[in-house]
Amino acid sequence: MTGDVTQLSETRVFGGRLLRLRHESATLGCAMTFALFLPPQVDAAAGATVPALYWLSGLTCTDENFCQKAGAFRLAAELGLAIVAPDTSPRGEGVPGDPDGAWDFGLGAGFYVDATEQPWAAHYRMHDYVTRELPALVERAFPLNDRRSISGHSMGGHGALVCALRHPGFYRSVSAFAPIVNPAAVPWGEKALGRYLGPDRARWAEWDACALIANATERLPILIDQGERDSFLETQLKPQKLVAAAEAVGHPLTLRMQPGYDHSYFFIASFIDDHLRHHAAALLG
Ligand SMILES: N[C@@H](CCC(=O)N[C@@H](CSC=O)C(=O)NCC(=O)O)C(=O)O
Repeated sequence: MTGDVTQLSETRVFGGRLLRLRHESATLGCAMTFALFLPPQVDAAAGATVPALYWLSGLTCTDENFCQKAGAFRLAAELGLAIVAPDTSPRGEGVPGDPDGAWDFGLGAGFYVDATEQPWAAHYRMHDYVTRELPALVERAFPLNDRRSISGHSMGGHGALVCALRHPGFYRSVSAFAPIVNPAAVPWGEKALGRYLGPDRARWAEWDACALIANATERLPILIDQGERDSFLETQLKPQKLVAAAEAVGHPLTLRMQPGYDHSYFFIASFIDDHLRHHAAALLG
């Protein structure tokens, strides 16, 4: 127990420690589990603190998918980066899910927005959770400093882009794997935003990277990797739309199309080191 956080497990990995933690989230109105990787540097010297990369996972994930499949901890340990990996939605008794039990909405599919419509608004406030409550909690209870970066995959890639674009100065760097860049105009996003935010599409733009980038007050460079054999590429992801929106306003963006790669964590594991180095350059430089 650390303050208001309960430790579920601790696992040594590459000289660091992977903690699984649980707390009562006031923002989400339910108990939330998240993962925190602490690199060996925090135990090497009294009072040492490290910066953190926030990782936002995609549809159907929990805090565990990234930890078990991304292969990020060897280099994070070497670089001295903490990693914070939250769940992808509120959960538990009283938290409504998709009425039809679908996997692309509701439980495991919070889309990192703050819902305004009932019955979702009481719990589905994942944006507020990952940008305010969770950083405040981990920076208070663990040896993390206030240097933060953010990345994510698919729905979580959308979340990472939106968090960075909506909070200038809060993150030192941003990246994404196969992000949903224009949720207001693709089926996954239309379903989620229509339910969480209601039918007024003008309000969806506040949660859409292609729209937000036009008026961004901070031109934080964006790194995106995208598999060319991703089965969701043409229907849900469409990264070229963000490239066009970025070019229109001179926002620095690097899109790397990766031949042969799909949407899976094998793809993420193949390029996670590049993203860790991208973030380390901003966090440790
Ligand atoms: N269950 C679905 C596939 C769902 C899926 O592909 N989820 C991805 C994220 S997709 C966008 O947000 C994911 O990360 N899955 C977890 C994993 O460990 O791979 C189906 O049956 O098609």
